[in-house]
Amino acid sequence: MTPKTIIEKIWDQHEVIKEEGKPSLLYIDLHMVHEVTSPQAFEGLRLNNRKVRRPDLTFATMDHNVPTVDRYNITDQIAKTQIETLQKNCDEFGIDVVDLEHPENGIVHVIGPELGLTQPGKTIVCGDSHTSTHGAFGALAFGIGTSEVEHVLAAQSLWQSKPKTLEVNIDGKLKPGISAKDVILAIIAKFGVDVGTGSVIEFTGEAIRGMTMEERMTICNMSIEAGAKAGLISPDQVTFDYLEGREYVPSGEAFKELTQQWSKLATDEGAKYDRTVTIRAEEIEPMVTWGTNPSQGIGVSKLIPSPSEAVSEADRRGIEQALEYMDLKPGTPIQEVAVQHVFIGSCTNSRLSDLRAAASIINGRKVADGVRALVVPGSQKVKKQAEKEGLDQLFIEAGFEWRDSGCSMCLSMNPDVVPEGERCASTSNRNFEGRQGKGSRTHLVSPEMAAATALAGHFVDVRDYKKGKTLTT
Ligand SMILES: CC(C)[C@H](C(=O)O)[C@@H](O)C(=O)O
Ligand code: SF4
Repeated sequence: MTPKTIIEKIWDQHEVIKEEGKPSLLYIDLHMVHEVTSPQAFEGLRLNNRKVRRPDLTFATMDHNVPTVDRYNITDQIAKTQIETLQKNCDEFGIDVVDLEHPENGIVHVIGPELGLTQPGKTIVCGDSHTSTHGAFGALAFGIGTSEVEHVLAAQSLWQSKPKTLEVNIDGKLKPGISAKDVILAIIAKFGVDVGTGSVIEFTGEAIRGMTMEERMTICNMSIEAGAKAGLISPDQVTFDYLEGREYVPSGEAFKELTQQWSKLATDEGAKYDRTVTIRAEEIEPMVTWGTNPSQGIGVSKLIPSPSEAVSEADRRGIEQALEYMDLKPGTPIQEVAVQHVFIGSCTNSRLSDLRAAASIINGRKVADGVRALVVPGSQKVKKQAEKEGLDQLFIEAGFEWRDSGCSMCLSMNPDVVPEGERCASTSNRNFEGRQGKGSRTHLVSPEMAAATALAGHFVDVRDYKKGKTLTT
């Protein structure tokens, strides 16, 4: 048999209708739904007098609009309507929803894995671009638009053109103090925001194999920022250990059988990708973005780039515009840039290990004067577990604000907004203009870097910080 990639295996297993040169009809195993991209889809069903085909494979949560303080008191009218509409739609169409009161409520891409809904080999869709997160488990998971949400609700399937395959190989071992977030930011900085266009990425290499599931989720989460349709990682024992015992994962013999099937999904030795790119793990240092797209990032030891370093005219204009919006001067060491806000949260970096990593940096220190630092767990379960471990106390004593879960300042659809002209070190995945509020300036970093930046008041190399070097604030 010809060796196959995991991408081709999952694709082949889910093709319901296939015609040469045309999109195929793909069966969808799991459809996740949130309040922002679903209202028109349900409305479409009502207008056409249709039902949800598989309510049992459809799972809803409320996350984007949720306030992280006083969460039941939603003052924004659009937010309130979207939350109430999702509740009504789920009641009417018989879909499970983890509402605001539910102990399992949280960001869609955090709770899918946490509850074990996300499993190897599944096709998973959601009206949300960061659905790629679920690929960490060896699932083919991608974001869809609202009209496709309606299609999946009605037919549990989707028309899709077969994607190309792109291997992103992280070769060798990471240096100490380097996080998964640094790896994905370095990949996007090196290969650009469109390296993945038209492709599904498989992340491979020793560095990936050495990562926990939570780290792998951080990597796959940002595949979309590299332009890819989806990103995934072949499942292994780390994947199975993470899943065992989770609420929606079968137990006992059934679990053993599943793991045998899942093992067969991994990319075969000798399988061919359409393209392979490689980054050396030792090259990667803690990363900070300076610009307005996720590829405009540099190692923390570096200087803000100059338009004169551009590789093309378009690139030069891009650098100039980004520097202007971000109010930065070429040649400035990134470590001299001061921030007024720090956000530790989002579906990229709000899981328990992220909060632990951030808390481990505090070491008795306090958030710098003039900095407002928010910690927003990805789910209410993460929040509860963190509180059990006393992480909330560590954060609060250091001057961080400890909040309820939700998307929060990742895109500021709730009251957590960065004011115009102010700067935020953020563990989220997008640094677009206005992303965290009109005129806000976002710098993407890891949770460790975000915590160290909150304490210092400006970007620092977290590796020095851990060593207890004296820092000038
Ligand atoms: C609101 C939603 C459509 C959007 C997405 O698709 O990604 C959001 O989650 C984001 O991160 O920008
Ligand atoms: S946390 Fe941010 S990136 Fe993730 S789903 Fe919410 S808004 Fe989108």
